[in-house]
Amino acid sequence: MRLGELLPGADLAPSLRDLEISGLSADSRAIKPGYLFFAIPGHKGDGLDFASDAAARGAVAVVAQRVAASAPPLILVPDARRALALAAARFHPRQPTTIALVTGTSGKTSVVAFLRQIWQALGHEAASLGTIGLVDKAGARYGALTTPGPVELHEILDAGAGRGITHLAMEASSLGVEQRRLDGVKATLAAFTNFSRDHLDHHPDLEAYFQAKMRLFEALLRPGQPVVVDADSDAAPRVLSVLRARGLEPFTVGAKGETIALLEMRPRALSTALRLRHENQEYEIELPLAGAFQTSNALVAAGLAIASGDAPARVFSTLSRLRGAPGRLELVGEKNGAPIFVDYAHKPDALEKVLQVLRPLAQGRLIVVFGCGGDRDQGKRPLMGAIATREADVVIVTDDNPRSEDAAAIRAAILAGAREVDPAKASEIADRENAIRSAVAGLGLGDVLVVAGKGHETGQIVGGTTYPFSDQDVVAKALGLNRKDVA
Ligand SMILES: CC(=O)N[C@H]1[C@@H](OP(=O)(O)OP(=O)(O)OC[C@H]2O[C@@H](n3ccc(=O)[nH]c3=O)[C@H](O)[C@@H]2O)O[C@H](CO)[C@@H](O)[C@@H]1O[C@H](C)C(=O)N[C@@H](C)C(=O)N[C@H](CCC(=O)O)C(=O)O
Ligand SMILES: Nc1ncnc2c1ncn2[C@@H]1O[C@H](COP(=O)(O)OP(=O)(O)OP(=O)(O)O)[C@@H](O)[C@H]1O
Ligand SMILES: N[C@H](CCC[C@H](N)C(=O)O)C(=O)O
Ligand SMILES: [Mg+2]
Repeated sequence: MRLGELLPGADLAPSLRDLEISGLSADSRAIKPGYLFFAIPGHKGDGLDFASDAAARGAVAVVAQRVAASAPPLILVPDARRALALAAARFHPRQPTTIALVTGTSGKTSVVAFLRQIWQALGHEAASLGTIGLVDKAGARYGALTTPGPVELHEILDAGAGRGITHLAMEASSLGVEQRRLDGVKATLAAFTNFSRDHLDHHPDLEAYFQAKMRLFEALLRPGQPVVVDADSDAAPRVLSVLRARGLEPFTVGAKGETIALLEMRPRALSTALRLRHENQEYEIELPLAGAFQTSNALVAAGLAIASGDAPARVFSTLSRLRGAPGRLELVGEKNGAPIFVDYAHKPDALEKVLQVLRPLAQGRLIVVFGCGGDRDQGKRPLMGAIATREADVVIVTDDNPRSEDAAAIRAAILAGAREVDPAKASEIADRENAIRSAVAGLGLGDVLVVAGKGHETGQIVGGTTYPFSDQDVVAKALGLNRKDVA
C-alpha cells in the first residue's frame, strides 16, 4: 500500500506519497525492509530513540509527533499512536460488520464471552476478543494484552472478517482506549459494566481512570449508536450523562434498568432464577450461573445482542445455556461435599463481590486463597487483605505473579490489612501450590473454597520468567484427579 493512502492527512512530499509500504510497526525490533516505523513516546522509552535501529532493519520512513533528526524521512503527525491505529486499519481493512466494545472495571471478559455465545446460538458467525484471547468456533488463541496493540488488532480483525466472522464482542481496557489502540475500529455499539478501583499503578487517580474509559464514548463511537449500561452500577448516572452529551442511545439493564428490567432474582446453589421485563413482555429465565454479578453481566450481554438487532425473545431464550468464562467463578471440583471455585478477582471490588456471592453457599467456613500481582497498584494490597478477612472465615495469603517485586513484601502488605480486621483469620503460605493444597486438605462438609486472582492464567511470573502454573490444575492434582475429569 502507498504511504499517501496510509497517511491521507499528512503533509507528504510527492516523492514520499507514492512510496510502497510493506508493513507497519511501532517496535523497531519488528521492522522489516519496506516497513513504516511509528515512533511512539511511550511509558518507558521514546520510540524516536529507536529510529536508527528501525532504519538499519529497513524502515523507509519514520512517523513521529515531534521533529528529530532521522535518516529515513520523518513524517510529522499530531498523535503518533492515533496515526498508527488509523494506518493499521487501512493496511488491514476488513472488519466484522458488527463490533461491540465492552468497557468497565469488572465483567468485561464475562460479557464478551456471553455475547459471543448468544450470537453463536442465534446462528451468527461470532467471536470474542480480550483477556482470554480470541475465541471463536475454532477454539481459543491467547494474546498478551486484553486490548491488543493496533497492528496486531487489525490483523486479527481482517483475518477474522476474511474467515467469515460477522459479529465480534471485544473488551476495551482503559489502557487500550487511552493508548488509541482502538481508534481504527469501526465499532457499531458498546457497553459499560461498572467502575471501581483498578490500574492505579498507571492512571494518576480514579478520576483519570474514569475519564480514560469515557474516551470510548466520546471518541470511538458515533452519535446515534447504542450503548448498554448496567444501571445498577454506582457510576451509571455519570456514564449516562456522558452518553447523552455525545448523542448516543442508552440501553439500561438491571434492577434499575429501563430497557431490560430485572424484576426478580432468586439465587439457587449454582444457578439463578430471573424474572425480566423488556417492552412490556415478561420473561422467566433459569440462568445456569451463580452470583448477582453474573446476572448483571448476562443482562449487559443480552442488551448488546438486542441492540445489535436480534429479536428479544430469541436472545432471552439463549440465556439458559450460557457458560461462564474460564476462571470466572469456575467450579473446579469438590472435596467432602465442599465446592472449590477458581476466580479472577484481583481487585478489591471483585474480591468483595465474589466472597459475598459464595457466602450463602457456605454452611461451614468460607475459605479464600489469594495474593496480589507485583508491579501493579500497591495500594490495593491492604484493602484486599481487609476485604478478605471481613468476608471470609479463613484467609490464606499466597503469591500471585510477583514479577520484579519481593514476593514476601507483597504478602506482608496484604497481611497488614488482614490483621487490622482480625489477626486470627489470616495466615501465609508463600508457595501457591502448597497454599492451595493445604486449603483443599482442610475442607469439610459445608465449607466453600475459592482460589482467587489468577483465573484462566496458565503461568506464574516470577522475576522475568513465566513458570507453568494453573490454579485449576493444582486443585485437580490436590484432589487426585486428572484435569479432564474435573467439572
Ligand atoms: C504500560 C503499557 O500499557 N504499555 C504498553 C504500551 O507500551 P508503551 O507505548 O508505553 O511503550 P514503551 O515500552 O515505553 O516503548 C516506547 C516505544 O518504543 C518502542 N521500542 C522499544 C524498544 C525497542 O527496542 N524498540 C522500540 O521500537 C516500543 O515498541 C514503543 O512503541 O504499548 C505497547 C504496544 O501496544 C504495549 O505492548 C505495552 O503493554 C505493556 C507490555 C503492558 O503490560 N500493558 C498492560 C499493563 C496493559 O496494557 N494492560 C491492559 C489492561 C488489562 C485488563 O485490565 O484486562 C490491556 O489491555 O491488556
Ligand atoms: N459485574 C461484576 N461486578 C463486580 N465484579 C465482577 C463482575 N463481573 C466479574 N466480576 C469479578 O471480576 C473478576 C473478573 O471478571 P472478568 O474477567 O469478567 O472482568 P474483566 O473486566 O474482564 O477483568 P480484567 O480487567 O481483569 O480482565 C471475576 O472473576 C469476578 O471476581
Ligand atoms: N490485566 C490485569 C491482570 C492481573 C492479574 C493478576 N493475576 C496479576 O498478575 O496482578 C493486570 O495486568 O493488572
Ligand atoms: Mg478482561
